[in-house]
Amino acid sequence: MSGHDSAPQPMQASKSPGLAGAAKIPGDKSISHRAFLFGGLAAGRTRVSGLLEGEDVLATGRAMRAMGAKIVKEGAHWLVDGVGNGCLLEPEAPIDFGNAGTGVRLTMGLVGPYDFGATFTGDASLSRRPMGRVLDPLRLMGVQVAARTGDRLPLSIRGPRVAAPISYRVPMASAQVKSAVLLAGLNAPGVTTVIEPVMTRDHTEKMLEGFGATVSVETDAAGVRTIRLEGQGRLSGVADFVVPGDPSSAAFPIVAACIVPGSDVTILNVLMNPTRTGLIATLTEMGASIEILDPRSSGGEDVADLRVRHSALKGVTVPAERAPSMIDEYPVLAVAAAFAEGRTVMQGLEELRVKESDRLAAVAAGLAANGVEHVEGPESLTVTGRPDGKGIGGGTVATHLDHRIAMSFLVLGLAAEKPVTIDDAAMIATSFPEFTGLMTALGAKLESLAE
Ligand SMILES: O=C(O)C1=C[C@@H](OP(=O)(O)O)[C@@H](O)[C@H](O)C1
Ligand SMILES: C=C(OP(=O)(O)O)C(=O)O
Repeated sequence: MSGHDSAPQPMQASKSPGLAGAAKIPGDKSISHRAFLFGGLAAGRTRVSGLLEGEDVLATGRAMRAMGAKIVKEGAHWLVDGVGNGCLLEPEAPIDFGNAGTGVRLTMGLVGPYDFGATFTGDASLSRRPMGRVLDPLRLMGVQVAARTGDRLPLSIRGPRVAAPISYRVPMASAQVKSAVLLAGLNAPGVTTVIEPVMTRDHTEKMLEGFGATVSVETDAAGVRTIRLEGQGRLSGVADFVVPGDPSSAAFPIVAACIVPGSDVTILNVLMNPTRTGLIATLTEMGASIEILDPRSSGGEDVADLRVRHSALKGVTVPAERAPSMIDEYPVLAVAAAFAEGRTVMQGLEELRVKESDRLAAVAAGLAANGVEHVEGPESLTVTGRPDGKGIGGGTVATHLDHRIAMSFLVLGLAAEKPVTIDDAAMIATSFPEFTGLMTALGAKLESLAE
C-alpha cells in the first residue's frame, strides 16, 4: 500500500554527533524501473540483482505483470520473464502508479502504440503533474487520449491499428519524455528519432541496446543528441542484470556527512554515470571532501565508493546547464548551502516546479520555517548559509507527498541548532525505504513522532 493511504508519520531530526561508518546504497530508481519495463517486454528471462524495492519501482513491476510479464522474487534476485516485443496484453483494470512519475510516463510510452486501451491512475501528487509532455508525442503517433482534466491523471489511452514513427525534438530537459518516445518507437514500424538539445540521463538508450534493440546516438558540435531507434525489433532478456546504487539516494548521507561536524563516512557502490554526478561536482566546488575510491565498472556502468568527511563549505553559483545531471538533488543541495559560507545560487530550476511537489516552493517554505536566509525566483533559488548552524532549525516542514523534501529536511535537522520536524515521512518508502535505518546506523538522530 502506498504511504498516502495511511495516517501521516511525522518525524524529527536532531543535532547529531559526527556520522561514521560505511553504508551500501540501494539500487538506482531510474535503472530499476527500466529493468522491470525492458525485462518485462523482452523475450526470455532477465535476472535482476540490486533492484530498488521502493514503492515506485514495485508499481512498475505490477504494471508489467498486468500486461503479461511474469515477475517473481527469488532470494536476493528478481526474475522477470518477458512477453516479447509487440506482445504486451491489454490490462484488465486501471493501472495505479501511486507517486511514480517515471513509472507512469515510461509505461504510457511503452503501451501507447498498442491497439488496445489502458487507464492510468496515481496519488494526489501524481495526479497534479503534467502528462501532456508525453501525450503530445504519442498523439503524433496516432494515440488517442481521454483525460478529465487537461492531460492529468486519471486518463486513458488507446493506440492506433499501426502507429506512425515520429521524429521528435524534446521541448524540455526530460529523460522521461525522451524515454517515453523511444519506448513508443519500439512498437512502431520504421525508425523513431528523438532529438535531445540538452543531454539527460542516458539509461534508456544504454539499456535498450543491452536488451538487443538497434539504437544509435549522434552528438553534434553543439551537444545536440539525435537518437534513432529501429522499431519492431527483437528484444531479449539479459541473463544477469546488475543495478548499481542510486546517486540520488546517496545524496542524503553525502550531504549529511559534509554538514555534520566530525563526520567521516563511506558510501558504497554509487553509480557514477556522468549524467548523474552533478551534485558531487557541485559539492566538490563548494569545498567538500569527497574521495572517489575504487572506481570500477558494474553492469556496464561506472560505480565507485565515496569517502565523505565534514568540510567547511563555501557558496557557489551552480550553472543552469548542470541541472539535468542533478535535477533530483537540488532540495538536498539547498540544505548543504544552508551551512555554507556565503551565497549559493542555483539556476535553471523550472523543472523543479513539476516534480512530486513544486520543489522550489516546498524547499523555500522549509528553509523559511527553519530560519535559513534565501530568495526564491521563478526558476532560481539563492541560499545564504551559516556554517555554525546557529539559528537554524525549530520548524515543521510540509512535505507535500514528496520523498525528497522529507529526506532533505531531515538531513537539515542533523546539523541544525534546533530539531527539524517533517509532517510526514511515509513517502520516503517510494524511493529509499532503507533511509531511516541507514542514516541511524551512521549515527543520525532521527525519531518517529507517529502515534
Ligand atoms: O528518467 C528517469 O528515470 C527520471 C528522470 C527525471 O525526470 P524528468 O525526465 O521529468 O526530468 C528525474 O527527475 C526522475 O526522478 C527520474
Ligand atoms: C522526480 C522524481 O521521481 P518521479 O518523476 O519518477 O516521480 C524523484 O524521484 O525525485
